[in-house]
Amino acid sequence: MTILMKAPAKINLTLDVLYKRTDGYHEVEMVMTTIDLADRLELRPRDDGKIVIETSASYVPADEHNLAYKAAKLIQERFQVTRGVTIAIDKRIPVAAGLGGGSSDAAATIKGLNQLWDLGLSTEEMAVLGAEVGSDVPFCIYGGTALAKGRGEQIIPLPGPPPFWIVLAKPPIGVSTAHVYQHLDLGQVSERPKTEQMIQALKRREFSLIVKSMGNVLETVTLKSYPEVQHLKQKLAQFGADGVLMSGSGPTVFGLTQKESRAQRIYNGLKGFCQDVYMVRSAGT
Ligand SMILES: C[C@](O)(CO)[C@H](O)COP(=O)(O)OP(=O)(O)OC[C@H]1O[C@@H](n2ccc(N)nc2=O)[C@H](O)[C@@H]1O
Ligand SMILES: Nc1ncnc2c1ncn2[C@@H]1O[C@H](COP(=O)(O)OP(=O)(O)OP(=O)(O)O)[C@@H](O)[C@H]1O
Repeated sequence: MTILMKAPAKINLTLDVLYKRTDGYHEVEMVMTTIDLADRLELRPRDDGKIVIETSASYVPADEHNLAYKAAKLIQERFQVTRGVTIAIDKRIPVAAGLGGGSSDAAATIKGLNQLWDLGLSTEEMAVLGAEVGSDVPFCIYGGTALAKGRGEQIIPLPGPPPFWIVLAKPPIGVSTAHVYQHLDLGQVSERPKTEQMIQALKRREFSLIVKSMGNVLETVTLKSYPEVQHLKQKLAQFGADGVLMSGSGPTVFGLTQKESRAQRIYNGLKGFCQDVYMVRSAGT
């Protein structure tokens, strides 16, 4: 039996950091939603007990550093599974971009192996396992739209937003999440995202209020280190995006609009300034 899984990217509609914890992580409050840009995973059973990663992208590790490998290894050990698996990853989500690509591959691996190895795990149990691989993995297990708290692993599902288009632009740099959190100075943060207002906006399915509630405190670090990220934000706004924000720790920025024709105009405009531009639909319902 071969299992095919879709591993979608996420964007942060809000990302607030409350304080730095004694364990080195930051206590966060963030609203994330799934978008229609996804890696494809094929999970093929092996009799030799090995975990083998095959990937189309040369810049993604094909060894034990791959988050999909880590997820499979964790499950093998935790449930004393003697069977192996080949995980073929067709990489479509930009890497080290703030879109949770590696986390989503790990989540898809956990869900796929739950089927392949007949583990009978619930969504909650898979999310708890996922948190051992990375803070964003539990959200990717649930998918949809959710509020994430703690270090990101506590998931409270939310109603999905009304449909909209997203234009993503990724400058040609990779940003380390650890580096961004390390350099965050909460004293420098003057504007916080309106998390509670975002939750209300989602409950009321009010696009204009969603746009007004967006915010990401990690922009204070990434925009300072990489002026090109700020430049792309300005371009997205200039070409007509209603809401513009950096996702996660960056460097990908995105613009939202409900009109397909406007999304196309923003996409075409951005293409002149940036090689990596995507136009996708929201998928967080
Ligand atoms: C930026 C976001 O992607 C937003 O969704 C997440 O907060 C980061 O999630 P992630 O990449 O899954 O993060 P992890 O792999 O768990 O952690 C990477 C590094 O980021 C820092 N980190 C991460 C999450 C968090 N709440 N506080 C942190 O300080 C830690 O230094 C950690 O060593
Ligand atoms: N399956 C994978 N796909 C992509 N990157 C992976 C994977 N496994 C491990 N990595 C490594 O993880 C690092 C971060 O990649 P990823 O694309 O997950 O970042 P990200 O989108 O910024 O994540 P997040 O938004 O969760 O911080 C990369 O440098 C890459 O080498």
